[in-house]
Amino acid sequence: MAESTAQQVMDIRAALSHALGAAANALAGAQAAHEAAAERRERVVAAAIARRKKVAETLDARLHEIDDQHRRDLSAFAGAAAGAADRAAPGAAGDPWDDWQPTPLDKAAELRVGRLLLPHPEEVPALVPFLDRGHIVVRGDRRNGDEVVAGLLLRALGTAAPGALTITGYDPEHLGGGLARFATLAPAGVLKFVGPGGLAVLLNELVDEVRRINETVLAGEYTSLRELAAATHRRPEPWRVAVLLMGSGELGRPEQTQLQRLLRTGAAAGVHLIIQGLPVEAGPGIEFISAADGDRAHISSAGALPVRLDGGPPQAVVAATCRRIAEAVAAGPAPVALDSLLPQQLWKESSATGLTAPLGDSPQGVPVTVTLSDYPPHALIAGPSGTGKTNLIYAWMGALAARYSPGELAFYLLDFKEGVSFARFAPGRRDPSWLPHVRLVGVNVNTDREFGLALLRFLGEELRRRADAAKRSEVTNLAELRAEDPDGSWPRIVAVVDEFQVLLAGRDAVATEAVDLLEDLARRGRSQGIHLILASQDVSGIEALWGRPALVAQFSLRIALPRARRILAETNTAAESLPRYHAVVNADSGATEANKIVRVPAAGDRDRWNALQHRLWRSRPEGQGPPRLFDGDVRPRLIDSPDFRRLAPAEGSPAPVMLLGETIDVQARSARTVLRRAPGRNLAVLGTRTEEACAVLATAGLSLAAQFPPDGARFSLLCLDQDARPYAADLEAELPEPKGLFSAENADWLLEDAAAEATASWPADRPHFILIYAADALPGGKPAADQLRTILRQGPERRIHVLGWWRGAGLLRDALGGPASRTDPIGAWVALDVHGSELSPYYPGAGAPAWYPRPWRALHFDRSVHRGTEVIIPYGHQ
Ligand SMILES: Nc1ncnc2c1ncn2[C@@H]1O[C@H](COP(=O)(O)OP(=O)(O)OP(=O)(O)O)[C@@H](O)[C@H]1O
Repeated sequence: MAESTAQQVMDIRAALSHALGAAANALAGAQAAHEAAAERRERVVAAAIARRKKVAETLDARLHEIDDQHRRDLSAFAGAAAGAADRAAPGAAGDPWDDWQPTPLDKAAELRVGRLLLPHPEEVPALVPFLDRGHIVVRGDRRNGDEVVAGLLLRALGTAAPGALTITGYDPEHLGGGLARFATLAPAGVLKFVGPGGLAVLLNELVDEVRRINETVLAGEYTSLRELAAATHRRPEPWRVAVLLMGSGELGRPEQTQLQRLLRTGAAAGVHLIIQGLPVEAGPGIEFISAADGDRAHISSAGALPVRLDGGPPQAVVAATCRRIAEAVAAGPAPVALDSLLPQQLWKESSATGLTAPLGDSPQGVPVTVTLSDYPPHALIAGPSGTGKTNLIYAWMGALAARYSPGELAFYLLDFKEGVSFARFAPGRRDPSWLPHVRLVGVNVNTDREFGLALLRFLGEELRRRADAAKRSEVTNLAELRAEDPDGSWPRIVAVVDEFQVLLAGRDAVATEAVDLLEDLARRGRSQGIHLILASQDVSGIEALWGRPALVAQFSLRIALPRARRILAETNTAAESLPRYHAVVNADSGATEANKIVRVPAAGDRDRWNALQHRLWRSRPEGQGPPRLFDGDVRPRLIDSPDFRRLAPAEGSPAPVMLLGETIDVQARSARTVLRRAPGRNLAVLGTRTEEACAVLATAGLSLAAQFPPDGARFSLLCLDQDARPYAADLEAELPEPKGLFSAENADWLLEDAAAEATASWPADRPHFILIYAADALPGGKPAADQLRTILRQGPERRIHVLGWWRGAGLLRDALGGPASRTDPIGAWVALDVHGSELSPYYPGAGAPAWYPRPWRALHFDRSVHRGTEVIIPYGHQ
């Protein structure tokens, strides 16, 4: 048992030890597993941490990337928006106030009111469309709103040319106070205020304007002024901005209706509203600005983006701009160029039925043409001095001359004003060109009214020539005559007489004859293509005209410049309110319904005119010579006289022709007296003016000498006046032999010889011309006087002619034998400063010639050929 017990104990011990060993093994295994698990866990945790870090880093990097992209996009977007805004609102439309000035633009721009508040530093302006686009409604508090309105108005004014935008203000609450800073514009008519009760009238007026513009300006051709301006590059109507600053209250129903019409249709016609304080429903073309301080303002076109509004414009900038605009408007529009009147191609028109040319543009931008034809045949132009009458004539002439060739149109021009305005059409010292259509230019003729008469007589003769030709061809007017005689030269004639009242002034013979001639020309010229254009500063004072209603009625084309009186019908006051450089053209004798307003281009500018004249001159037909220029201020020269140049020694012994001076005539012509072998063929020059008397004698002597071969005539000069001596000596030097210069000392030789010759019985072998200077100072008492009388009476039949200068009409009478003596030894005379009444003894028939002496003019009469006297101009320096 013991053994077994021990055995048992041993067994148990062995079992226990075995179990212990197994347990220890199990523990060790478990511990190892634990450690492995812990290690694994650590690895997993580390990996997780590393991964999270990586993810966070990746996220960060991506976020950065997105941020950067976002920033870049935003910057590009803001930059583009700012660039677009600059383009949409250039210059005065968008510049900040501290650097602002007016910059008129070619087309309407959007206007800056502030800046958009973007989460980006780039500044993007907040713009609102206005001119040519729509209307603006300003909401919010009045103070901020006023600044917005002022800013908008100044920008709109600054982007338009002066006068191209007008403002009407309605501000019943503050009686215009809201617009007071623009008040300087009011006197120039750029700003108008409407009183508290005037809203309905204002809205009606604006609606009427829109209707008128639609009907007459857009006229179905364009849908808006913007479109018209883009197509034609002209803007015939201003923008009309109405600012309605309402305090409170509602509009009445009719006003509401008109307002809605304007909101719908105004912008196309350039009528735009800025409304403050009036509820307006949203609609197309209406921009709403919610005015508020800081970042709380909005504009409807920017959606929910907040806007920071600019402050109002500085008062100094407003004042300076308004002053500039007012001055520019008061000074009138910039001139239109003459080129606008010229056709594409020169000289393409036929004048067979009339002459049509534009004079300028109407306020609607349409060319206004005028026609001279059978009806209306003649034109009257009136305008006070400086209103552009001469300029209008130039413009008209330029437009005509470019359309009709010199074969179709001829001008005769006469200017009674002091000055040389028409001289530019003739060759001058600096410019050798001339206007090829011009056949005659008369300048400085204000004291030579006879020149006006001469022109009218000339035209009268041309009228007769045309009427005769028409009769021969059995036709009645120019168009038919031209058809019958296609190779003939039948240009339409346009005679322009500026300041024509000078010709008709007074009640003298010149005026009477001029009116008679005018009446005939006006009545019959219409069908023969002779047209008269008479211009005057003031036609109302021309008695001669208004006393002849039949004459005036022929001038059915009337052109009135600003403030012209009486030229239109009595109730037609259109000329009173004309702006500068505009004219009323009326082809129906001034009846109001026929008024057409025209803005006349500047044609006075010499350079512009010359460009046209040179073009026409270079194209002139071969052989088309320069016009005759008559300048009353210039002394003609004998060597320029065609009559003098034609003189030459003749075969046989025809009666010599004595030239005396230039006649006042359409053609350059010399006054002449023929020294036939007949009683009375002597010349007396009468008056005290030494230089002029000597000039007449010199002309007589030189012209006579030109007709004889050497030794063909004898010239004796007897000078009895100290002052005349140099003139006599000069003439003597130029005369051919045989000749002699005598003085008081040897006068008796000459007189004795000549008296003997005059009474001799043998035939005279050659003429003897005795020129006596101051014949009234003849020495030698009665015997000498008798000898002179003998020569005067009997000389001419024996070819001895006295050309004597007496210093008074009475002194000549004494030389002839006293008051009772006959005056017929003096068959021709030239009177200088001698009054008409003193000339009656030498003037056959009743009465005395009408003669009021004037410097360097003389009156010529030759009883053998003249019915009346003629005014002549002594030739100046030979
Ligand atoms: N349409 C125009 N555009 C620009 N300037 C003009 C125009 N018409 C006239 N002028 C200018 O006005 C001034 C006066 O014009 P113009 O000489 O034609 O007037 P007028 O009525 O003939 O005056 P006057 O009888 O005193 O000569 C000139 O300097 C001329 O250049």
